[in-house]
Amino acid sequence: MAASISGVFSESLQNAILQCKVLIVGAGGIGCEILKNLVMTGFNDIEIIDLDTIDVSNLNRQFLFHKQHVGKSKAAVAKETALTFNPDVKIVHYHDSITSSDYGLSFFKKFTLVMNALDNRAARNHVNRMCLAADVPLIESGTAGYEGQVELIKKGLSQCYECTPKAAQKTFPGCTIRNTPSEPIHCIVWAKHLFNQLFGEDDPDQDVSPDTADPEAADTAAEGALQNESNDKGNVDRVSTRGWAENCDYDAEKLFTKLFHDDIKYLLSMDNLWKKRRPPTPLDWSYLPDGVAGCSKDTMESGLKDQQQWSIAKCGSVFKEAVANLSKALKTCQETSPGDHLVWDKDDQNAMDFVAACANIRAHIFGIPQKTRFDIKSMAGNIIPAIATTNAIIAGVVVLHAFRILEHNLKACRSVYLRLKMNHRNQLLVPEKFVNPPNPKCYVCAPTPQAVLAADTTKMTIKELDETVLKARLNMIAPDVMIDGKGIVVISSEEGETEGNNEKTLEQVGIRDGTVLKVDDFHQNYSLTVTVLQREQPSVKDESPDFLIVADDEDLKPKEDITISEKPSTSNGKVEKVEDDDDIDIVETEISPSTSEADVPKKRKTESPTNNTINKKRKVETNNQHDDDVCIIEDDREVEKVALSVLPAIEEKILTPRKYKSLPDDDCSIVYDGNEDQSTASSPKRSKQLAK
Ligand SMILES: Nc1ncnc2c1ncn2[C@@H]1O[C@H](COP(=O)(O)OP(=O)(O)OP(=O)(O)O)[C@@H](O)[C@H]1O
Ligand SMILES: [Zn+2]
Repeated sequence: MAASISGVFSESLQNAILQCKVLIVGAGGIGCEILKNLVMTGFNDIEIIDLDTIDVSNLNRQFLFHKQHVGKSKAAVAKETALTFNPDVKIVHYHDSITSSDYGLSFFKKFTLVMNALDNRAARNHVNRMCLAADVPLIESGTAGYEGQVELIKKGLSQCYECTPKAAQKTFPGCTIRNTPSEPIHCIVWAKHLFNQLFGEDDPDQDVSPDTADPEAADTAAEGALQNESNDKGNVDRVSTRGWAENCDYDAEKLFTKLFHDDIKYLLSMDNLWKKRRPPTPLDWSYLPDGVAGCSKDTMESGLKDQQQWSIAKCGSVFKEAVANLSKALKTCQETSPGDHLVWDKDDQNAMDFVAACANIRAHIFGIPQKTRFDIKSMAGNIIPAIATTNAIIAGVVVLHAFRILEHNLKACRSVYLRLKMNHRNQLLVPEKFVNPPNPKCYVCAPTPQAVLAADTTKMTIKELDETVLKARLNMIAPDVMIDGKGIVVISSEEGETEGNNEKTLEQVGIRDGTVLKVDDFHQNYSLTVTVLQREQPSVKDESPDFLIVADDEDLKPKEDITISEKPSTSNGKVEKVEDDDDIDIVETEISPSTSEADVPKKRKTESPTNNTINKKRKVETNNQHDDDVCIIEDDREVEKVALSVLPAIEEKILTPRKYKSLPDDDCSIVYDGNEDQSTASSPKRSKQLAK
């Protein structure tokens, strides 16, 4: 096959293609296309890894897979089909997660280059860190609908995947979900929480009952009556929703009456909430309306079944049937393993019916437009359609980047964005002006990565530090934490060593204001110095985050107005600096490649790590953490925040004057130290330090 590219590629590129060894991470939409491209252009030493098996829904675009392959390993079948195009290629496949400790530094060092074709942030973060540690070029790619992007990640030369903060998960205040929904999505989130309360994993942060701690409801007339029943978290301490449902044997009418009548009446008694809002209308199970506001019977029943508008009466019958089926399924699964629960899945008919019916009933109660089951599925499942053509275009650009890398022309590997519409230069594929230099304050690829944690050391427990800060916020997999200067290990990634600390507060183990922590994740060959700052925990009624990750205490003070250019939305959490943009220019900073080489012995773990989910206290997540192919920053302020942290080199004189407003509090945010000298980018290698 390589012969067929003679005359197209230079001889040196042909040789480089023949000699290189490539890793493809992910054999989904983009991965299949990349594999086909590589095999067809003469690459003959390829490894591919994917943890998943083939699903029917993959077949429309993952063309290496066919009906008979459903249920089989994606990596194995991708290899098998690709070999039919060119049987001489050496392809090794792994049916496994790339985050497994089996794929350590020496595994990554084998490759000339790595290509990511993933669909989630956790895996991308991990491969990013591994490729930085192994100093192997990584081509990162992603698509979302008609949009896509490709970027090179090369240590010392370009930004890494974590150089810029990613768009925050869209969250809604708990009281909006529980008390005052105003959009369909609020009702959908509430319905998904209700599913978990009744059939799924019980999560106190997903309470669906009226929130009496809602600051807006304060001084309400009915307060006395309500507060007698409520605890300090605003949850009404009656029987739990699950317990109540079990007691009434999941009787649909009783459940409906509690959720859509009694609880609504309860909400109505919180007068303050309805002074400026339309009050909700409790529903009576025996008199459910059989029309939909603004819809004739014909419109309700036209179109595909999934796209029909349900009346509230129909929602009631769907609710009844779904509750019966789900409670039966729950009983069955608990018979085999007591304490087990159901997991919400958009593709499970009963689970989806339940959420669609409940969301629409609640929407009706609050005067919010109803949605079809189809729309609710797409919102609840956070579905962005995957488009085969987008994947194919992006995979093509990935392989073009690979050619540039093999030609040692890395500076030509500028990030490329595939756009929905042509720009004024008739470009659909828009390249950046140059390879984005690394952010010298990046907490991952800076020579000595540093961060400051502002938290209440008297309240935050070691377990929270481990799970919420280090794993969920800083994307570590198996961190070890040592108090610098004292040599005390407070968190060990080895089982059985520091579990006794879990429930202790930071203060109780000797972490106070000013304490410096040395954090190492040997699994990722990653070290970080974290300085702790005491910050009082916000009160329950305060919406601000429990902790912040910042660079220094200056960052905790309110920001002054800063002039910043107005920029369009971005991909992958970055400010887009594209060629067609004439009102902004970037001053390229020459950053010498770091000499750092992570050569510390790796501590091996026996089990694949799992991803931990952030335990948000007051906010409710709507986005699926896993869908993270292209991050579009929708909020202008978020763009400004990114711009502030990543564009230190923008010359002030060329910026369009604009006021910089103070940012809303995120649950946690990374702010880089504005005082840190950029020259640190070329300072000596970051030191790896054993935490014990
Ligand atoms: N940690 C991981 N290790 C290896 N492969 C992974 C890992 N995480 C995700 N993947 C794989 O990356 C691929 C991404 O492909 P794609 O975005 O097309 O998703 P998909 O799961 O095939 O499609 P959809 O999400 O639409 O059903 C998937 O095949 C997925 O299994
Ligand atoms: Zn970085």
